[in-house]
Amino acid sequence: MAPPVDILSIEHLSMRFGGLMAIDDLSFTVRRGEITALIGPNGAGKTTVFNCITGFYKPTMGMIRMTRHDGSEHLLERLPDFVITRDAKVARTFQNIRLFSGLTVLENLLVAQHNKLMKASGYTVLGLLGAPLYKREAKAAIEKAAHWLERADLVERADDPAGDLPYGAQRRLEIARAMCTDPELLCLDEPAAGLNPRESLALNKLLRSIRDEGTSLLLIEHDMSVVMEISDHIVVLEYGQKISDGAPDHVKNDPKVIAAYLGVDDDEVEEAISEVESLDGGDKA
Ligand SMILES: Nc1ncnc2c1ncn2[C@@H]1O[C@H](COP(=O)(O)OP(=O)(O)OP(=O)(O)O)[C@@H](O)[C@H]1O
Repeated sequence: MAPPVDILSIEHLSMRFGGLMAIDDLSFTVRRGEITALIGPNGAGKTTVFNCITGFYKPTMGMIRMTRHDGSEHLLERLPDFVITRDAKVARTFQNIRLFSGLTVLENLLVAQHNKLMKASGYTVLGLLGAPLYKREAKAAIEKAAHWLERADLVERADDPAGDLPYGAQRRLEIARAMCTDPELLCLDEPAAGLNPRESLALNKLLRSIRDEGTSLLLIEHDMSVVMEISDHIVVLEYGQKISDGAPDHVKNDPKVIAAYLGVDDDEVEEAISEVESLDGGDKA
């Protein structure tokens, strides 16, 4: 039987911080095998949605249902973060890179698999030293790390401290590290931030290949060239509410989205666009 179409379903999600409603009755779905982008102006609530999905925040209201490939359902709003990674198979990266900067690139990829290795050891020293299961898992962990070193184009930097890598390579390492946990859904918070155009292209290629091999992606991104290039589906937030949802071409031409990004009311969109166009023309002249 084919796996369910929706991998993540967010229903009536709200998150309140004191007097501020950061997320206000938000519903959307992420389809399996697609790249979904969550976009919107600064402060729209994108990272808060990620923090609710990955267990960093407990939402004030609403439901976040992850449906795995085997049909099992996990209500993420009820689970602690480590269970969300381990059992629901959701992994994430952060807006500000969070690597173990003193460990080597390879060590970062092995640490990501620590839980699985400890389980294989039976949590005993004897298990670590002698058990065939542990040896098998340790070999598999090294093979997986080697695979992701290659995929993220980091083989030559494997023995260097992660903190010594250029920024773009650190971003790829974060993604490789998340992939070492075998996620079915990978959530990326601004993966293209701070990348140069060449690094952005390499990132697009990596993300598309991850999608094509069966991992679904949800990404927050401000770089519209990345969003429009690789997304199958875009959800737009403004002040914690969804203002548009659909294919890139639909969202790109939606007056509500244009108004949100230009910071004007819906009925002032045309006027604002012609002003921007006349400024562009002025620049070129
Ligand atoms: N822990 C918190 N306590 C209080 N307010 C918060 C907290 N986290 C987020 N907020 C507020 O919630 C709103 C949404 O923030 P959030 O970081 O989710 O927006 P965003 O769309 O990710 O913005 P950006 O694009 O700038 O990263 C903002 O007004 C922010 O100040």
